[in-house]
Amino acid sequence: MRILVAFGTRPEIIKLGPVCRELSRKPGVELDVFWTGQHIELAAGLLDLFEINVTHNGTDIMSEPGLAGKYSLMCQQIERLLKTNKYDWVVVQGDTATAAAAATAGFLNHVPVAHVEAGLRTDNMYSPWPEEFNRRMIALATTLHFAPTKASRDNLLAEGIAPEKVLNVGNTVVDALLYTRKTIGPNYRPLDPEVADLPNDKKLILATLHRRENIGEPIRNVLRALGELGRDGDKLIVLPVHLNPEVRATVLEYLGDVPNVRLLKPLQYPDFVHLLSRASVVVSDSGGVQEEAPTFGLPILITRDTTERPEVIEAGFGRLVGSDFDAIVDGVRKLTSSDAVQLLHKANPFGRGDAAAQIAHHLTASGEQSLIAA
Ligand SMILES: CC(=O)N[C@@H]1[C@@H](OP(=O)(O)OP(=O)(O)OC[C@H]2O[C@@H](n3ccc(=O)[nH]c3=O)[C@H](O)[C@@H]2O)O[C@H](CO)[C@@H](O)[C@@H]1O
Repeated sequence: MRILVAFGTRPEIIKLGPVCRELSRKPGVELDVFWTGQHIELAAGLLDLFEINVTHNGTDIMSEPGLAGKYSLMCQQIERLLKTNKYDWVVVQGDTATAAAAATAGFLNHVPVAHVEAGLRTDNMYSPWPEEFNRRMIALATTLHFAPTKASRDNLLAEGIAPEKVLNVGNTVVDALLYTRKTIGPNYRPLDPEVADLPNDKKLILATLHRRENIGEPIRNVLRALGELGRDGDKLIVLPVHLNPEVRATVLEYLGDVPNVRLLKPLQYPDFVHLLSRASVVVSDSGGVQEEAPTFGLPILITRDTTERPEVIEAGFGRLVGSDFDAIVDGVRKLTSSDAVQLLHKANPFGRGDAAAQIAHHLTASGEQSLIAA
């Protein structure tokens, strides 16, 4: 059996890393991996961490200016692979251009598509744009939908997809996190010296901010709130700053000179996992981080007005705070009011960490082949 996995961005590599590991250990599976080369700086170390062997690199994709041009280059390059080799599955994750292009190429070449983290919806085609469009388009091209939660499975069933094609397996981000925590071990020495040198006598508030819709006034309000918390004295605000130049400039303007705030370069994933395991509270607009916080029992203030991951709120880990200064400042102060870190002992809505094993099992189980004809 031959399987092609396609990815582009850092979060895709993190979420497909465990799937690649499981597939490459299955006897009789030949695994090919196509990478667009996106997020090269952010992907550093991830391929090694998950022992992913990229067999096919995309060419000239990132230098193509338009989004439609990028889609078309990716479609062409993936189609070439599909015509050269006989694949049993094309595996994609999430809602990126890479995932949409690979799913389209698979569908048009009659190669069944498996979609990891299927069924997330905001029901607003323009928010997030173009991800909501990509999610829906990928669903149309997909044979086997790996939903991370019951709610995402329900979204797909409501769109008329046959129940036997939608499997709720949990989110592979949990597998990635648990695997990485185990790999780095309790005595981990961070790769980034600035992380290694962080003082450990304060309550650590880990923040990330990068979403397009927050750029401008919303991000300024969030940064003002983080600055206010930095002045409390008992907290250490740690913010790995995204590479987006607009985000960087605004962060430096508001937090460049605030006590107890450490601005770091984007962290390699093991360093980020290390900080998550030390944190008291997370403040973030990231999708992946919303799923990671519950895995470590951490409360998270979500600096967005909406989330396509409502489970994090329903399970009692997360709260939407938008860019509301008071909600962020009061929220963090309340969550850090006691001396010890207050971890939440609730069930993780994103699964147990066996999603990748389940996905590999279903992709290689002969029974699933009957779905392809259906
Ligand atoms: C619209 C939407 O919902 N879009 C999502 C968004 O994904 P996201 O919001 O999860 O993206 P990020 O926040 O960039 O990544 C998070 C991961 O990165 C790790 N991390 C973080 C900081 C750091 O310094 N070092 C790290 O290693 C961290 O542990 C975590 O696992 O974009 C993707 C396509 O780009 C989409 O597919 C995805 O739906």
